Amino acid sequence: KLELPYNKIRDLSCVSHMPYLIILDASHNELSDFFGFEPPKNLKEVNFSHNHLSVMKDLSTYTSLSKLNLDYNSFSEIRGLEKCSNLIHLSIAHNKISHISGLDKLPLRHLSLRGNLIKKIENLQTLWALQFLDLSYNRIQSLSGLQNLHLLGSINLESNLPFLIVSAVNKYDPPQEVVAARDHMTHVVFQHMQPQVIFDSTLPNLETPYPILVLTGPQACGKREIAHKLCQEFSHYFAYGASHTTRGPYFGEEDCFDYHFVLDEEFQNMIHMGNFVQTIQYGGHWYGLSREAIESVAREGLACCVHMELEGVYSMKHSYFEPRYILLIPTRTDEYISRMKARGLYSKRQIDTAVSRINLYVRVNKEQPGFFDSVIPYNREEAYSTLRQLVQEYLGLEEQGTEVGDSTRTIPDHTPTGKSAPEPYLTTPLQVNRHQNHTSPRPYR
Ligand SMILES: Nc1ncnc2c1ncn2[C@@H]1O[C@H](COP(=O)(O)OP(=O)(O)OP(=O)(O)O)[C@@H](O)[C@H]1O
Repeated sequence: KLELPYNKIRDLSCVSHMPYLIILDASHNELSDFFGFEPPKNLKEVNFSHNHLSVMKDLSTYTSLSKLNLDYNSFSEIRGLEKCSNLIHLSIAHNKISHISGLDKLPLRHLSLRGNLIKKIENLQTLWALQFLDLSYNRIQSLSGLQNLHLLGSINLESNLPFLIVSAVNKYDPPQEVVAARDHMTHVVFQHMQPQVIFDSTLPNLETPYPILVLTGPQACGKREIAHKLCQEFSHYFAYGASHTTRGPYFGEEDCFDYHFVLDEEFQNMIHMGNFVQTIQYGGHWYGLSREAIESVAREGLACCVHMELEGVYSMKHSYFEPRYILLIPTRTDEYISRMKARGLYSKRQIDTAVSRINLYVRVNKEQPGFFDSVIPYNREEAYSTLRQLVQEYLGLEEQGTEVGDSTRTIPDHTPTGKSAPEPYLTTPLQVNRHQNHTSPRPYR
């Protein structure tokens, strides 16, 4: 080992007489000749930082070299390293490098190009072993070029251009709108790869989209219970659209009634078969509303009632469905927490997450008026009756004096077996009402 830092050395030819040298520290000197000596056979580590070096030369005879520090010199190009088949640590920070090149297929694990003039991430795809990459203090504007670096665990992009910060956020911590747009795009693409059919929910008139009621709000705020209750009471108008999920059933939950409980593999297959309208990941599990869940309700001539988290709403809003969105929002956090605790299903972390999401819903409602068609403060006694009232008004039941839940009430039979009418929905009160009101404000508001 030879340590010569902080001198005024300009000539290192003496190293030619040290064939067994393994480590050389010649940092903070006045060297301008790059490796100006005969190569010691086993030279592994070299530190030439803080010198006056400007041109890299062929290092093919330095095959043992594993660590090379060239920080604070004047290099403008990386070259001569092609044969350094043991080089795992390379630092060329604070030089004048404008292009990343000359690193093909090196076994580098650590690469620092901090403080150079680099504008583009390029030629890194063959660095299969790369784990740490420092590209801070450059002029990079895009994140493309980082593909295929499967082992990369740490990347520093500090102090590049502001655009990069935006795209980094979009890539690694994307806003909900971006996630939803991506989700929607995925399902549209996979769906288009399937044979195209006319769906039962496709109505002949563009003015009358298929009616869907979406109950949204934070987990366990009561929306599922309310959705079931509504479908039971208004069974002539609504049926429950069960989502698919990869989480296991809780005690008392029924497959196909509460959810379609599936394994992760099946869920992924369904995505690739274009089966979903929207999907989200929540609490480490996948949830998705399948096209078939909607169609099976549509075939009955009924409107579909579903529940979902905010991310699902964002995604649904990209689809061509035009649901009514009702937000159920807990008003008393203490009660909400107690209810979650009483269920005995959730960890403290899950409860904290759910509670923290209340504000998310409140904020969206405040910042985007009209995002939800209606907001119902959730309180166990009153929430259902408020929703019931809204639905009745919407269906025009009060005006018509129709008895809700009266199973003897005559409605057109649109089931596949009941052949009475070729155009489902158009004559159900739900549809008539929407049809009549399509130019006026939505009745839920
Ligand atoms: N297809 C979907 N898209 C988006 N969110 C969904 C979907 N299906 C279910 N969710 C939502 O995912 C969250 C977690 O659902 P899960 O059924 O596991 O929770 P839960 O503890 O039973 O609470 P909840 O009573 O609200 O259903 C709930 O807020 C639920 O509404």
